[in-house]
Amino acid sequence: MDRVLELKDFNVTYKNKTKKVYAVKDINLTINKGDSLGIVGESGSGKSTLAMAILRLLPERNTEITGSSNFANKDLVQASEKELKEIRWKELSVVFQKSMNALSPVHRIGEQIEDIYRVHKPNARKEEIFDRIKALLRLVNLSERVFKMYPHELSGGMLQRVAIAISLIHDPKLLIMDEATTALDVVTQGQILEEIVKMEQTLDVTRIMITHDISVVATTCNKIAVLYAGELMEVGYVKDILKEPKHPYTKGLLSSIPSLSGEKETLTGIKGHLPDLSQKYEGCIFAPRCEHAMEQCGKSKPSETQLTGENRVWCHLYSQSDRGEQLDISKNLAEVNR
Ligand SMILES: Nc1ncnc2c1ncn2[C@@H]1O[C@H](COP(=O)(O)OP(=O)(O)OP(=O)(O)O)[C@@H](O)[C@H]1O
Repeated sequence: MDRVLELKDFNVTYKNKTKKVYAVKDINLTINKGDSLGIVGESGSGKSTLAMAILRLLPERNTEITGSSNFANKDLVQASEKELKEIRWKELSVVFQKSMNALSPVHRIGEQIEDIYRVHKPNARKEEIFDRIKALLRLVNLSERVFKMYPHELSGGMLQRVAIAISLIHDPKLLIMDEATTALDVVTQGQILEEIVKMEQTLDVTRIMITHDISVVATTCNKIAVLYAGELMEVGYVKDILKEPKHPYTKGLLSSIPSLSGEKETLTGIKGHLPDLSQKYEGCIFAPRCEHAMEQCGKSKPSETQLTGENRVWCHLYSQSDRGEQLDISKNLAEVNR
């Protein structure tokens, strides 16, 4: 399987005057060609930090990134600014929630897209650029007329489509969407998501989708990574994890959203708050909020447990004790599935 991105022991720490914030910790994650990976977790769990750190868009002055992030035969953590410039847009591109605001209000949409095209292809002919832009606008379901329009003449949904079209201009290998459709109304969001999925079938794009909305992951992703307080809790196929989540945190997240089938059920949610990320913790980071926490959960970090296929979970309920004691896993599982 072709690996597009491989994160190894990836950590991101914010360093302020008075303290450090350990926002992303020990992430080991592989994204294969053609994957669409949804990264979910409650607010403050480190989703955007992870995306920004992969893209190396965090200010170096007050952030520290360790580990490696291999993309296109390069470790992005070590890459120079020049190397990063060559990769951004062309091989690795991003759409943020507010990407549409980056468009200049005084230039026509077409001129702006043309300028971005020329960053990597300075000698491109006018017709080549026009053909490319037309194809991209079609892809995100916008009329060619948009080419001649100014940003203020378009709705928010149309502008965000332009931002998505721009992100695809050089056929990137990897597209990161950070809450890219969150601010749009439900109908527009649904349309854009549908177009993205269709577009991926046409182009060879691998996608990371950062969202707090699990229904977006359910409809547009094949894999899911559940992040809590900067740490991975569970990773695997959407079809398995949404049907049968393993980690108590994933179960809690899923029970916080209404059922799509419309059946009545009590929304339980997860009691408590995210921990203070300026502290380091010995045990499982989720233990203080976990209904199933056992003695060792407060003492040691769970190591990765490989479940079926590519599904993995970080939870003592599924692992053997780090001290070598064999836990009675079947008892634990019966308890967590109760
Ligand atoms: N510049 C910064 N300095 C210090 N701490 C920061 C900084 N930016 C973010 N954080 C902290 O890092 C943690 C992760 O934040 P991040 O924005 O990545 O979470 P998120 O999951 O994307 O949240 P949301 O869904 O609300 O966007 C939070 O505890 C946040 O307070």
